[in-house]
Amino acid sequence: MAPAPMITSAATADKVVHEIRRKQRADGPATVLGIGTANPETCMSQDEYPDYYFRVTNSEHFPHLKDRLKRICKKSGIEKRFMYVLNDEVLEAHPEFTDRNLPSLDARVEITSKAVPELAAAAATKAIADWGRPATDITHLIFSTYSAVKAPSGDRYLASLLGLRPTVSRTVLSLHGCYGGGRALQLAKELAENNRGARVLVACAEMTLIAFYGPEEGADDTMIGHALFGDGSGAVIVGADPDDAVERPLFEMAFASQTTVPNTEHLITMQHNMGGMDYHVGSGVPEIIGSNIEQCLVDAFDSIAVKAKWNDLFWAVHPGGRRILDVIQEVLGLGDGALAASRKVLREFGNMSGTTVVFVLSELRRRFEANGVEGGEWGALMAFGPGVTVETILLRIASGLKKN
Ligand SMILES: CC(C)(COP(=O)(O)OP(=O)(O)OC[C@H]1O[C@@H](n2cnc3c(N)ncnc32)[C@H](O)[C@@H]1OP(=O)(O)O)[C@@H](O)C(=O)NCCC(=O)NCCSC(=O)CC(=O)O
Repeated sequence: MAPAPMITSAATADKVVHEIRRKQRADGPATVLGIGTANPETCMSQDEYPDYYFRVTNSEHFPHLKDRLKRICKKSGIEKRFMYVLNDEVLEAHPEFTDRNLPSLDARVEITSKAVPELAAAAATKAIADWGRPATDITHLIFSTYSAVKAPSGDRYLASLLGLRPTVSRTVLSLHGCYGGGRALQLAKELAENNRGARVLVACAEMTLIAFYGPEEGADDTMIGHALFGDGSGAVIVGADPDDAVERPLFEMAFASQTTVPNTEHLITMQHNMGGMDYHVGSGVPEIIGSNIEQCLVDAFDSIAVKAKWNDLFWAVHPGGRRILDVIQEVLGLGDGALAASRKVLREFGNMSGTTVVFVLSELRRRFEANGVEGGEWGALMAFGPGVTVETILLRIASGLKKN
C-alpha cells in the first residue's frame, strides 16, 4: 500500500482531495446490467373487467357509469391486467374497500406494506439472477412506490427478503406516480457514476389495492383509473465500469434530465385519504405531454452534442394510456413500429404506474435479443407523472446486446 501523502499546504490539500474524488468516481457511464419484472398471480381480461368491478362493488345501480367504463376499456389498448385485488377473499374480508366513504386506509396499508415489497422482491430476484452476481454485492437500493406508506418503509423489508448486506444504502421514493421508474433510474445513474464500484438495485412496485373502490357519480377519474391501472413490479441493476467476465451491459445511460411543465400541477394528483388513495387524471394529459416532449428530447440531445433523428431511435416510453402514445407518435412523426414495446406492455399489463417503464425496457431488450439490434444505437426512455413531470433518459445500446 502506498504511503499516505503528506499535506503541507492548501494547494497540496486541494490536489489530494481532487485525487480522492477522482478515485471515488466511476470512469464510464451508468449501465443497465440486469432487469426483472413480476406481477401478482390474479389476472383479468379487459372485456370482463367492467362486469367484475360493478359486481364486487355492488354498483349495478349506476348503469351509465358501467357503460362509460366499458367504452373506456374498449378504447384503452389494454387486453388484460394483473391485480392483487382480483381476489374475492380479500374483498370478502374487507367490504370497506369497495366504498370510498368508509375508513379503509389502515387496512389497505397493512396489506400493501407487506405485499408490495414482496412483489418487488419477486422482480428483484429475477433482476439479480439476470445480473449474475450475488445479492450481497448490491451497494445501494432505491425503492419507488406510492402504494405502501409506512415506516420503516418497504425498502427495509425488501432488503431483508433479498438478503442484502446491512450496509446497503437505502432510499425510498414515494408518490412520484408514473414517473417513479424514470426518477429512480436517474438517481441510480448518479449513484453509480459517483461511487466507483457501486451496484444499485432499483425496485419499483405498485398495487391498485391502495386506490380500489366503487364508482361515484361525478368522480370521472374513478372510471379512468379503473380502466387503465394494473399491478406490477420492475427491478433493474445499474452500475458503471462493468466487469465483462461476469456482467452483461445492456443499456448505457448517457444523459438524464427532469422537466416540470409550468402551471400543470392540477392535472395529475394523488392523496391518501381515509377511504383509500384519491387520484385525479385530468383530461388534457396527452396533449400537455405531446406539446412538451419534443423540447425535452431536443434539450437532452443538445446537452451531449448528439444529432438525433427521432425515427432512428429506439423508444422506451411510459404507456400512460393509449392516447398518450398516439399523441407522442404523431407529434414526433414516428413510424408505426416505433412505440411497439410500449404498446405491447400496455396491451398485456395496463398502466402499472412508475413500474411500467421497466417492463418496456425489458420488452425492448427481449426484442433486441430475439431480432438483433435494428436501427441506430441511441434510444430515449421517457416517463411522465404528477407535476406534470417529464423524465428523459438517453440510452445507448451496450456491448452485451450488440453481441447478439
Ligand atoms: C382513456 C382513453 C383510452 C380513451 O380513449 P379515446 O380518447 O380515444 O376515447 P374517447 O375520447 O371516446 O373517450 C372515452 C371516454 O373516456 C373519457 N375520458 C377520457 N379521458 C378522460 C379523463 N382523463 N378523465 C375522465 N374521463 C376521461 C371520455 O370522456 C369518454 O367518456 P364518454 O364515453 O362517457 O364520453 C384515452 O383518452 C387515453 O389513453 N387517455 C390518456 C389517459 C391518461 O391521461 N393517462 C395518464 C394516467 S396518469 C399516469 O400515467 C401518470 C401517473 O399516474 O402518475
